[in-house]
Amino acid sequence: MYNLAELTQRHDEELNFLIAKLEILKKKSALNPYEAKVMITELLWGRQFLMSGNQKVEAIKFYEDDLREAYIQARDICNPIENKNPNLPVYIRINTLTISIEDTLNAFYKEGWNLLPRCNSYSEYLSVLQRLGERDFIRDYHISELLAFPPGTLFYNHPGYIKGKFLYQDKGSCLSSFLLNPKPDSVVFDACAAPGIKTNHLANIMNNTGLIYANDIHPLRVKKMIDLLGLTETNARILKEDFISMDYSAYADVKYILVEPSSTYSGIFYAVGARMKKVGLMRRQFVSNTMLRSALQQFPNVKRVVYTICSLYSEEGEEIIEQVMKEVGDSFTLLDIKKMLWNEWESMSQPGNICGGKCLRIVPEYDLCQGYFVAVFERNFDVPIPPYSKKLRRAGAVYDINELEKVKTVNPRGRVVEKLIPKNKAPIIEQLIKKQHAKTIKNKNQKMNKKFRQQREQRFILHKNTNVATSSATINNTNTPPVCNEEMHTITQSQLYP
Ligand SMILES: C[S@@+](CC[C@H](N)C(=O)[O-])C[C@H]1O[C@@H](n2cnc3c(N)ncnc32)[C@H](O)[C@@H]1O
Repeated sequence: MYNLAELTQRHDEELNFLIAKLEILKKKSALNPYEAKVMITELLWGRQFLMSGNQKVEAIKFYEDDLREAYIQARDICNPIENKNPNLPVYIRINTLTISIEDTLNAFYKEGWNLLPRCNSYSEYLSVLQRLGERDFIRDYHISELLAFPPGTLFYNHPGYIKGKFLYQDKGSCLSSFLLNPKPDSVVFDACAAPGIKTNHLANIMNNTGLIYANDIHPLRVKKMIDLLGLTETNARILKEDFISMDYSAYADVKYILVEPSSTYSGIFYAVGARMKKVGLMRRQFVSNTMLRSALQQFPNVKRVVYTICSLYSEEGEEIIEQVMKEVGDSFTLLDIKKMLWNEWESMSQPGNICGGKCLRIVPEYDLCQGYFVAVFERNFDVPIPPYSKKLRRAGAVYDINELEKVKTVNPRGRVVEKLIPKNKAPIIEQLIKKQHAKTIKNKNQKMNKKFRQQREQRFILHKNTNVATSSATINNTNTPPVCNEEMHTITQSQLYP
């Protein structure tokens, strides 16, 4: 508790920035600034997750993705000097739908920036990147529309940024669209697209041809995406669907899918937050797993799927690929990303599991960009895709829907409800649930009785006081001795506690 208070105080400036930027107190009026600050601190710098709870906790959780995204800007603006030293270069990606790469380079040159020459190898590039001078910048080794500037460079007030000529986008984040590499005129589905940074990159790669379904479940974030993409992307169609349970039948023409679920963002927070607790990770793992399986198994004509996540934890990366590959078998192949990057990349997933060194596992200290994980799946059309099977999480384990059976039980309100529980554990769990509900109902009744008794006592005291007051009024008026209303007292007592 002390730690949390101390952390909250330490990050006060960033917290004020985040709360103001996202207008949290304006939109969630039930929150007071102190509660909001403590909860945001727990989410960003503390245990990194909030258990589901009351309305106030849910209000902060509603902003979880936005808070983690805006954190970088908060940190840059509130602690510019502190952040210069150990941090990564600042990357901006040219929005080639609005300006050419040449024109952008010239514009920076005119502003007094010095463009360093291209390097002959990736290792040479990394060493140049580590020693960028104060006015130096360089084009990225792999992604030609990406530029790297010295750590701590701020572009938030730059006219080019304000007009959408370039966007802040780290190299780790750019690699997924770069590797998905949709062909012009193709149909792409960006499953978790808001605020639309990667959708914009995809539209750049496709030169605004074809069609991109830009989907997100979160209404506020969809609004942000409409603002961002409305500027230039004519080939994006915005959707607001739950990617896990939507109707997929209308999207049979989709050839490319990008899946980037919500995450711990530990790839950005690697220097800041503590390791997240396992329980929170497992819940996230289940959601990401379901999304990736939906992408692979619900779109019959999909050719390539990229799964990416801003995380350093294998629970959000390698473990998911391992689980999903077992489900889809040979209908998909994992592509070797090192080869796709011309063998000029070192940080890969560890060999020895299904990922077998084929997926990107970015190490921020080495690769000088944020810690993303990326996997590329390519469809093998000779092998049919195994049908998608719905899974549910029960008591920390994941079960196929066929392994579950419906059991009738009573909820805490006393209503009969049906619950899906694992078949092999049904009799034990059924008993447990019954006992638990019996206990809950008993506790609830006890609480109700106590509350009811208290209310009645209060009414009794009020009643008694009124009588005493009436009696004294009588004394004053008539000068008769005070009447001790013993009779009334006894009657009320006995009525109350028969
Ligand atoms: C890491 S962010 C995506 C960032 C985005 N790809 C970009 O580059 O701008 C994850 C997004 O997934 C969305 N999301 C979470 N669960 C979802 C679901 N079931 N269906 C669709 N979108 C979901 C969240 O609202 C959030 O905007």
